[in-house]
Amino acid sequence: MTKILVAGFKGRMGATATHMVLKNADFELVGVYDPIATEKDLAEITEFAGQHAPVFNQLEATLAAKPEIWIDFTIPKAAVANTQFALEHQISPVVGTTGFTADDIKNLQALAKQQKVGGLIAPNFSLSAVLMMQFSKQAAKYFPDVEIIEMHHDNKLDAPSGTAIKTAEMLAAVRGDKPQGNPDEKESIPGARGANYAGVRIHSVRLPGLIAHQQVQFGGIGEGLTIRQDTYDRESFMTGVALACRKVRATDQLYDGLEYLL
Ligand SMILES: NC(=O)C1=CN([C@@H]2O[C@H](COP(=O)(O)OP(=O)(O)OC[C@H]3O[C@@H](n4cnc5c(N)ncnc54)[C@H](O)[C@@H]3O)[C@@H](O)[C@H]2O)C=CC1
Ligand SMILES: O=C(O)C1=N[C@H](C(=O)O)C[C@H](O)C1
Repeated sequence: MTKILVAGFKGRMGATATHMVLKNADFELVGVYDPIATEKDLAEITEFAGQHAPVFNQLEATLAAKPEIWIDFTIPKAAVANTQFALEHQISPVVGTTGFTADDIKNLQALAKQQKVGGLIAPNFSLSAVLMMQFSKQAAKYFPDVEIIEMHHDNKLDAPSGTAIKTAEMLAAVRGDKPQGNPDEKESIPGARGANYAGVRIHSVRLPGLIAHQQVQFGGIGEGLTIRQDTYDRESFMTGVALACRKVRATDQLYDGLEYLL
């Protein structure tokens, strides 16, 4: 059985991941971690009644659980330090938290190599999102004029979303750094044209009722193409998280994207 600890278990994704680990017979939930936790045992929480696992609210204390895998769905500010901590202690990170910079990822990959520990940082664990990004990359060869509209629930901390940033990186690998729109355009209200990644505009919508959605909109002469992905339930991320937990121990590098393990 693979020994797993879930960091951020009091949050929306962390709680979903905790249920996922409990449901899979080849996984053992050895602990859960969240600085806001006041319980000692997971079973004290109504939605986990009857499911026993130690609860930690201090980072160092989690080592007592001896996890092999560190699932992280926390906050951008904490996830870099958590991932570093996991690697330093030979624990394989499976990280869904977004907000990592390219430098953060590069430094953590170097640490993973040095420690000979495999892991994964993925801004999106849903298969439809991975396909949406790959189809968009393909389309950018023929339609280099493109904008991204990402739409999320209004509790999200980071903008643009990790998925939108990764999509923009993948588009840039094909279309290069190319400005779009009228070279003389002026924003009457600052921000009207959205964020700018290598000339691709990214628009972030935050509304109650949404979970996670993204539209990649291409324009050509007299035609358009829209590639859209919708998340209706956070359960959709769990197939990818479980797959990563089963595969990362067999690697000795820290991958950046679920596609490397599919
Ligand atoms: N990769 C993917 O497929 C997905 C990634 N996400 C990302 O996952 C992250 C979490 O999202 P939600 O669950 O919606 O957020 P949330 O706000 O519901 O949960 C975050 C949890 O992290 C806890 N936390 C704060 N500091 C911590 C620390 N130092 N160590 C451990 N836990 C800590 C908070 O107390 C909270 O319970 C976000 O960055 C989000 O963008 C969300 C959905 C899918
Ligand atoms: O915060 C979320 O909810 C999500 N965050 C990830 C991101 O920033 O791309 C993945 C998904 O979009 C849900």
